[in-house]
Amino acid sequence: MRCAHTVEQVRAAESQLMARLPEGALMQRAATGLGHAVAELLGGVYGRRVLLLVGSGDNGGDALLAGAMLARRGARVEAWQLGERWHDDGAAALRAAGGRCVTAVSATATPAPAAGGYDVVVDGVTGIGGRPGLRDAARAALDVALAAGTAGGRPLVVAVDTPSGVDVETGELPEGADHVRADLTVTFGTHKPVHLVEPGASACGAVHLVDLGLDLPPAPLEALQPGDVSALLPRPSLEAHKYTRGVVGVRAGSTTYPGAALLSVAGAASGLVGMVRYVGSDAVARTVREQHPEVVGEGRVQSWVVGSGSGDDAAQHLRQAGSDGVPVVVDADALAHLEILGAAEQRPPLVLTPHAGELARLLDVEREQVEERQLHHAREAAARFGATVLLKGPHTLAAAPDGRVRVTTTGTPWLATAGAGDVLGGVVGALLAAGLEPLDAASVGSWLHGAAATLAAAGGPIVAGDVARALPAVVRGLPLA
Ligand SMILES: NC(=O)C1=CN([C@@H]2O[C@H](COP(=O)(O)OP(=O)(O)OC[C@H]3O[C@@H](n4cnc5c(N)ncnc54)[C@H](OP(=O)(O)O)[C@@H]3O)[C@@H](O)[C@H]2O)[C@@H](O)CC1
Ligand SMILES: Nc1ncnc2c1ncn2[C@@H]1O[C@H](COP(=O)(O)OP(=O)(O)O)[C@@H](O)[C@H]1O
Ligand SMILES: [K+]
Repeated sequence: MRCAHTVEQVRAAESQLMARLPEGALMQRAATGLGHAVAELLGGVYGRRVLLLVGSGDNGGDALLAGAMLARRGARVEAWQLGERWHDDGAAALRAAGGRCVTAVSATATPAPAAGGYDVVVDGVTGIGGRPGLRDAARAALDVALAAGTAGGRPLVVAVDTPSGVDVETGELPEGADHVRADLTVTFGTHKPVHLVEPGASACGAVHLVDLGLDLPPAPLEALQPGDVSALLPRPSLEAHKYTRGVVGVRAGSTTYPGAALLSVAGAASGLVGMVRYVGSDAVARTVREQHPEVVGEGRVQSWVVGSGSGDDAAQHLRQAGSDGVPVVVDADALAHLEILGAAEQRPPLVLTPHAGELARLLDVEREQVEERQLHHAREAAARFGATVLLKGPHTLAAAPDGRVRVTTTGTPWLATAGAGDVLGGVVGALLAAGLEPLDAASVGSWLHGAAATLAAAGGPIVAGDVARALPAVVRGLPLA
């Protein structure tokens, strides 16, 4: 499991460990990891040109000590002091290693870049102690630095712990203010939410974790890894028969949108359960059975998938599915009719699968607000509706009503294609029917769906049906549990 902890949790774990280690040992561990990561990114050290942007806190200290290490190995390292103070031991180490320190850099006194420019700019302005946004001195220095690549282009940017200016706890970007965009972020001890949650995650670039040996509590935010998915995935036992594996019912599609029925069924019928039932108009049901001969009609189910392309029938289908008492995936058109299910305590377990626009309507806010504050809105909806909420997008979030959140790191932008969400609803419904609890079903389903999209796309375009067809291969390729 990849875990992201809060700043408070990180600070508590760090101070516990620091009490047992010699002074400065933890920062040296962080700086050594950072130095190695920069060296690897540059494909060598000797003769490379490195600019450190250094703020007033320990984040700057990490940058200075890593810079000293690179300078000792032959890099040409320069550090710009952006705050009123900086980490004195770090600056002394850099000077002793032959690095150049430029003090008192301000918005009106930004140094001229070194002749020949820089291969890499290391952002040590702020880490977990930073407030969102960049101050003028940092913004001006960054502008100058980004225009000073060695080959006339932009230098690479490595963020220390977090890209400065982003909101570390939420992954939100500062409103109307600047922040660093990194090619690589080297973080320490554990991930922070910004490394996983969009839009901040995109500002981190690739993320490299340096282990510090921290003793950490359970994380409020997690990202499943292949081994986790494999361990959670329901697999048929030797004694299994189709009913013990679970039956999922699909109430999706309509005569206007028959394709949604086909795609929801395709997701549900990718082999994760013993049986799929389809309930809809005769004409659509016939089309479904032509393409999926294994699908049967109405009967007992262990979960329902409702709403994709249901149009005007969505409310009626949701009422009928909800009256069964089994978990329900509520997608698309059905999301507008949640009140039909009665008070929260009377409802069956629900997984709501909105994209940002649908969640905005549910919460009566603008789509942009959801996109800017994804973690906040997913958590708020989960608490308000007493349901697991799968907020779909580039880094889909699965939020449980108890506050736990999982983020999906599989997938590809090629997945942004009509009907992909219908397939996802079917997959999540199948996992619910197979016995997973809602947060596991939502997060495992989303992980498999993203991985199937990446496999099917192989760097090129796909349609929604390709995702469903690639699912069995993804399951087959999981590491053994
Ligand atoms: N603790 C540990 O054991 C370890 C910690 N480690 C490292 O320490 C980092 C945390 O260090 P930290 O606590 O010193 O905070 P940090 O992020 O450097 O910022 C501090 C100061 O910046 C300023 N500032 C604030 N906002 C700003 C803005 N928008 N723009 C510009 N400046 C701004 C503000 O100071 P002010 O100027 O307001 O006085 C604030 O006090 C952590 O991320 C990791 O890299 C590793 O070495 C591993 C061991
Ligand atoms: N930029 C993106 N990168 C990766 N995945 C994306 C991106 N945009 C959308 N997706 C994924 O594509 C799917 C789209 O679903 P949805 O919005 O419901 O579309 P539809 O209603 O057409 O099926 C979701 O699984 C979502 O997470
Ligand atoms: K930083």
